[in-house]
Amino acid sequence: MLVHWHRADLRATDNLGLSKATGEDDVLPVFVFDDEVLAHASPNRVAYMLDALSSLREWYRERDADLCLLRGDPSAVLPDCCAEHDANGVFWNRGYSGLASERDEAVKAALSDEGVGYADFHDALHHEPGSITTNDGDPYSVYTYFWKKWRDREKEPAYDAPDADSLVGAPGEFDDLPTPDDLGFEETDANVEPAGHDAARDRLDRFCESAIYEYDERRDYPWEAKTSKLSAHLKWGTVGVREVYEATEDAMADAPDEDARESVEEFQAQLAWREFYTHVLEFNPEVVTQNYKEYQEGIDWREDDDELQAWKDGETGFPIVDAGMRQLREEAWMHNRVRMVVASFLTKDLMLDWRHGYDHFREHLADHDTANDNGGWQWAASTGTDAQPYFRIFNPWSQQERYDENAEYITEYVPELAGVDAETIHEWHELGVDERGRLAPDYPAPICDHGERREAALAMFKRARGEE
Ligand SMILES: Cc1cc2nc3c(=O)[nH]c(=O)nc-3n(C[C@H](O)[C@H](O)[C@H](O)COP(=O)(O)OP(=O)(O)OC[C@H]3O[C@@H](n4cnc5c(N)ncnc54)[C@H](O)[C@@H]3O)c2cc1C
Repeated sequence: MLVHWHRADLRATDNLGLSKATGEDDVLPVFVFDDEVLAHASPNRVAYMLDALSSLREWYRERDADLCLLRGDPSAVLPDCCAEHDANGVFWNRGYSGLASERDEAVKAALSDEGVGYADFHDALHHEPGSITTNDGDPYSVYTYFWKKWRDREKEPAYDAPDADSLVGAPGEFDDLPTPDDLGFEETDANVEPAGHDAARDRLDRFCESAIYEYDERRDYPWEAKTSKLSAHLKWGTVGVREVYEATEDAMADAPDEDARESVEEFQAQLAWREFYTHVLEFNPEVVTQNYKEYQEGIDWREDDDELQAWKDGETGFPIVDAGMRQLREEAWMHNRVRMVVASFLTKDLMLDWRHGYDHFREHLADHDTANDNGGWQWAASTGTDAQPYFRIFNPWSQQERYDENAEYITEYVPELAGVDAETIHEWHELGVDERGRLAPDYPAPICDHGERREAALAMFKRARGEE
């Protein structure tokens, strides 16, 4: 018998490691609550993970098997599990963070010591880090070139879910799933999206029916919600990348015209961003805490706890920023356009270090992924690969007018402004104190002046570049 060790691949369909294992022998699926990994988690992500585990376990139980749930250091509990169930090998899919690699090495050594075999597979991306390089064999630091090679490279087809008769089961330490409290976490207050493969497949199918054909044109408008919302599914592996890509290729084949085909390709290009940032992290693990792009004199970020707190609480008086930050707290997710706006606001208007923003996102996003989150933050802060140039600073007022013209997104998350017309919301910074107080007494005045801060941010970056 073999063990398949589920990690960030909480699904049975299109799972390479699981398919390889069931192709060789009977398989006991296992998940390990690893305290060292949990130390980096948050209530929202634990809630999402438990929901995904519940769905996966149900899938196995419907097939007279079971997901064996264990707790502890995988390099200790996996060899014990193999001894108990007479398994002679452990299969898993690779992770690409530093923590995952260190843990995998320890597990391999422990299994070898006990004479248990192992095999790990490349499953989470279409193209493994290091497989797409410049013609000189170096990793890409510019996305466009990476994307062209990624797009043209052949993709593997999706793997079917294994047959029930190749699966066995044991409940392990948990007949019932542990609660967040059992794992040392509070219950989340956020309305976290349903996890699990059925939920992912449902989202994917609905997205590929029509929204994918308008993706290129509509994906930037947060009030429309025209993006796929697959990010947490891709992060936790409740859907496989091959399965997603195949659905987009089917949509491509059914596309009514050239515009629709271009739109499908634009969506595929976002899937490639995810892989690009994973490649960047793999070859530059230091970016988790350091700027990718060095500035000669270093960036002299401001320190301001009150402004940082106002940003976290969605109380800055900049409606689009506050709407985004409140969406994050309420739903453990935020629309991409608004992520860019709030990240630019933190780093260029408040001039606070991107690491404060990254930490806050890591705490709240159900889809938090080290590579993507870091890539997004360093892009906004003008410190990353292929980043926003330092002199291109989003104006939050024109961003909200352009992408939320009727203030529908803003008023959904900032109810204090519900009775105020959109035009006035877009001029909030130009109104007098009395008028703001009359229109929305509980909503704050802007905490800073965008024009002044823009000049100050440009000066901060010029000093960092040694130009002033
Ligand atoms: C400051 C900042 C932080 C971010 N943090 C994360 C994060 O922790 N986890 C995360 O998955 N994405 C992150 N992103 C990227 C992007 O905002 C989300 O992937 C997207 O909003 C998720 O919604 P969706 O699934 O509807 O996206 P869609 O537009 O439907 O895109 C499909 C998929 O492509 C991938 N993708 C899309 N855009 C990007 C991108 N810019 N970079 C990398 N992958 C992308 C995601 O897996 C996404 O699910 C961040 C962006 C910024 C600006």
